[in-house]
Amino acid sequence: MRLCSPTPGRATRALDASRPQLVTLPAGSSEAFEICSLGDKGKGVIAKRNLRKGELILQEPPLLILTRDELGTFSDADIEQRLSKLSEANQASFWNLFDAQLFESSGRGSAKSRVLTNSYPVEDEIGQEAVAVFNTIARFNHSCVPNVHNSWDAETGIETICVTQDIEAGQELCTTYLDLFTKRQERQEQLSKRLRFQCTCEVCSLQGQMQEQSDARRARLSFLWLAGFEVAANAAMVDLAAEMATAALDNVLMAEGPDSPRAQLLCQCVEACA
Ligand SMILES: C[S@@+](CC[C@H](N)C(=O)[O-])C[C@H]1O[C@@H](n2cnc3c(N)ncnc32)[C@H](O)[C@@H]1O
Repeated sequence: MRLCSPTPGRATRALDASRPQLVTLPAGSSEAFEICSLGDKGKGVIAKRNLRKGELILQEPPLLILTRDELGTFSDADIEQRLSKLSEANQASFWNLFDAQLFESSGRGSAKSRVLTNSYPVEDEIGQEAVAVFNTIARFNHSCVPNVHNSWDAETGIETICVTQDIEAGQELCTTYLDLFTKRQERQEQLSKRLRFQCTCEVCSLQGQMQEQSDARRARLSFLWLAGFEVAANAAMVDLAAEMATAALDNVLMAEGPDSPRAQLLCQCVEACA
């Protein structure tokens, strides 16, 4: 969802109090989840116990970061050169990740294809758009109704995963690879083109009128909260504008933490109403 350019800067300390305690976990293991084989989906991440909305279950540094420019211009050999600077264990982890085989290649496969299959968008330390590959986070499959949320802290260079709804032990934990405020056909086209799979989540499986209603709801949601804030603010309905911005901020804090750009932007909206 593109809203407007957030001003970089850190959220107030007071916001930190609302965060669950951070726990550093060794890559690939956790008391909260395990990585299992899930048939056609390959590997995936399953909850080992009941998880509560708002829990932070993983924080992980990347194996590899490439700027968008590097990703566009680098060949397999360039990426392999970058990989050769990693520890042997991290190189092995990279080559163990799933490969959607986006390019023809022999031997152990294409490094670039593995990056495209497994990377998440981040910003590097000087604010350039980049992609990062994480050993454990790469094992989360996609859903159009994700139950966990990933977010990047450019200052610490750590990606975190937070639970966004109560989850029972045994359920799969899924992030999303897409802008969710798009129609099913568009989502399916993107997934098929970028990663060569079809999503069969409960929303993509809806039929007929139910599907049309779902598409329409998603289109409306894409601008609803900011539009609501702007309408209220323009009409000088300060209390309502504050209420809308605060409600949105609560959700973003729970899902992304106080340092996310969206939380920063919403903090400014809330402060503007104070
Ligand atoms: C980042 S990897 C996710 C982990 C991967 N399943 C593994 O075995 O390591 C992305 C790949 O997982 C598979 N995948 C992810 N979400 C899926 C879904 N909802 N349905 C089917 N396959 C999915 C696709 O093959 C996709 O290219």
